[in-house]
Amino acid sequence: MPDNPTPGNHGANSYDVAVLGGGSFGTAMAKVLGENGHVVHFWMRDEAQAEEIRRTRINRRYMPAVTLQGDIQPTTDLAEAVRKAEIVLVAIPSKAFRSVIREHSSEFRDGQIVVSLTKGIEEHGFKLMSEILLEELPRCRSGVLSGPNLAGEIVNRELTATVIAAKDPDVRRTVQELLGCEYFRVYANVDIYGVELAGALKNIYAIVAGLASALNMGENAKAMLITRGLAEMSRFAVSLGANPMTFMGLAGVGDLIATCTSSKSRNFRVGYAIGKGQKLEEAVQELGQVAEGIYTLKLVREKSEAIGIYMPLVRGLYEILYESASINAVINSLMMAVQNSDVEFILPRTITQ
Ligand SMILES: NC(=O)C1=CN([C@@H]2O[C@H](COP(=O)(O)OP(=O)(O)OC[C@H]3O[C@@H](n4cnc5c(N)ncnc54)[C@H](O)[C@@H]3O)[C@@H](O)[C@H]2O)C=CC1
Ligand SMILES: O=C(CO)COP(=O)(O)O
Repeated sequence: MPDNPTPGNHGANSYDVAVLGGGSFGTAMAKVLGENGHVVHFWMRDEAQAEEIRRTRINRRYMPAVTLQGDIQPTTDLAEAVRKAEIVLVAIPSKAFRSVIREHSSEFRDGQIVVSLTKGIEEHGFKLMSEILLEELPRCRSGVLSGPNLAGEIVNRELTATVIAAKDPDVRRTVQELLGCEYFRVYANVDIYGVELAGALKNIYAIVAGLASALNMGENAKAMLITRGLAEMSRFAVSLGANPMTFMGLAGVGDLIATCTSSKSRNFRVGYAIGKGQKLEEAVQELGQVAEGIYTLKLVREKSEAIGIYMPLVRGLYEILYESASINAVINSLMMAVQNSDVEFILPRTITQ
């Protein structure tokens, strides 16, 4: 950070922070920031929601049992939130991420820190949120935050760790200082693309794990799915330039474990509902919150086929969700596929497709 950040310097460790997005994760991060003594300009679209939070300190729609502490200022004026902020955290679903940032791009200042919390991919052009930030806010300093961070646990101050990925060491340090506290730890990485892809891709495997759970699969099967999911997502990400070692970290295997083993994950819950026989549309409607994996699945399937990366779990899940394939037929075909390398960074896969 500059010696005298503008506007507003609240002493050694207190910043003005804008949190964009009034859903579960925006609320969770606003809560951590408020408790850490920062001033939070908490932006959401809906004035009734903002007014209710101002009055009750509760985001009833997304976190009904949680009271927000500290200087949290709900607002529907995004321009003002960004103008007042030294650092901006963006927790807007991937479908709306670019349009919200673009509409207000002139409000962001040169050098301002902007961090994406979003775990998704843009539909057109397969862009990640960090790429959107670079395109829309080229003069800001950007980063991405990703890791095993179930919002419902963070708001209960349950012990959690995450990863800030940024090229600029000052961005990494600032975010560690902003968010770190007795229940929340922030580790650093420079592999922005790997951290971000890991967060987006794991949503697909959380759906697979939910499905497996609905089918009462055993622990061996669950472990196989998680581990082969890891092999598949790292194969894909590395082919796009990510560092394979990132997948050994919190944003990779860490987030995969959290979401593939817990019904607190919305993606897991969508998979579970489908495994119990619900239609995708019904499952999503019932959820009432974003499950990025259902969109990411389509984009990754298309991209992996275009660049020739073998992703049998992606292909199988796509057939179940979007082509009405029988779950048993897909499982059978996965189990009967050619038996290949375990860790292909040690023993390369035998190419069979
Ligand atoms: N909830 C969690 O545990 C975590 C979520 N994330 C990521 O954070 C992102 C946001 O997810 P959640 O907050 O959980 O979703 P959510 O479904 O709880 O809330 C979504 C929020 O986005 C807002 N929104 C939707 N379209 C908008 C638009 N066009 N303009 C402005 N706001 C809009 C909604 O009004 C709502 O406030 C997702 O990419 C998710 O993967 C990341 C880590 C953990
Ligand atoms: O990314 C998450 C936890 O790390 C949240 O996962 P869901 O979006 O599936 O709830």
